Amino acid sequence: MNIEAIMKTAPVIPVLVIEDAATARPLAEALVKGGLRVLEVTLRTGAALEAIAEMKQVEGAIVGAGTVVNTDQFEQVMKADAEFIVSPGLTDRLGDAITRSGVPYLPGVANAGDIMRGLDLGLEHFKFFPAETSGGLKALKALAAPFYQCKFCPTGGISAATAPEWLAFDPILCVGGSWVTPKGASYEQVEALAREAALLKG
Ligand SMILES: O=C(O)C(=O)C[C@H](O)[C@H](O)COP(=O)(O)O
Repeated sequence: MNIEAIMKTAPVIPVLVIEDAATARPLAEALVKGGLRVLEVTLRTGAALEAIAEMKQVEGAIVGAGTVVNTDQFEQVMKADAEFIVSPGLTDRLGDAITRSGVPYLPGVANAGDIMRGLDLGLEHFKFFPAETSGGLKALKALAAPFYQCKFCPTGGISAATAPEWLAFDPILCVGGSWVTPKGASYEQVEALAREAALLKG
């Protein structure tokens, strides 16, 4: 699957912070059951690599690694068989390593220079991060005009209430967010939130 196909799988990519790997599989099952198959596991916890491996056991799940900020982390998530990589930003060094590997990659951009660095690497699909505080939809609309060939997944500060506005803008293929897995939510609640998110349209 290439990054565009992954982005088009569902309107929302849940951004997951997994503290306990034992919760990874039932959480992934709830999200997939609700209709969200693309899952971004952030490398912000010690359990993240094990969580990726656990979630990959769930049928239908497409499991990627998020918060990958250097090549050491990239090597680690490749060993865990992550199916795609997300970064909050983009460096030439990391971008070069990931694009040479051929793994689907969604690096973060927040301005024209970031996007141009991505284009230099042959990339046209970007996470717009942090979306709300980087000027929101208005800023992305302005950026997307000169970079008409690019597609985006805004992430950061987006909610069920604001997602439809973002999704209505054509270059946006999906949005990312943590609202589908609020702290303390039961798997049933997560499944219900995922079901709602999976039906979002622009
Ligand atoms: O860890 C990363 O690399 C990130 O991507 C950060 C996340 O995208 C945001 O923390 C999610 O944003 P919220 O939906 O506002 O919680």
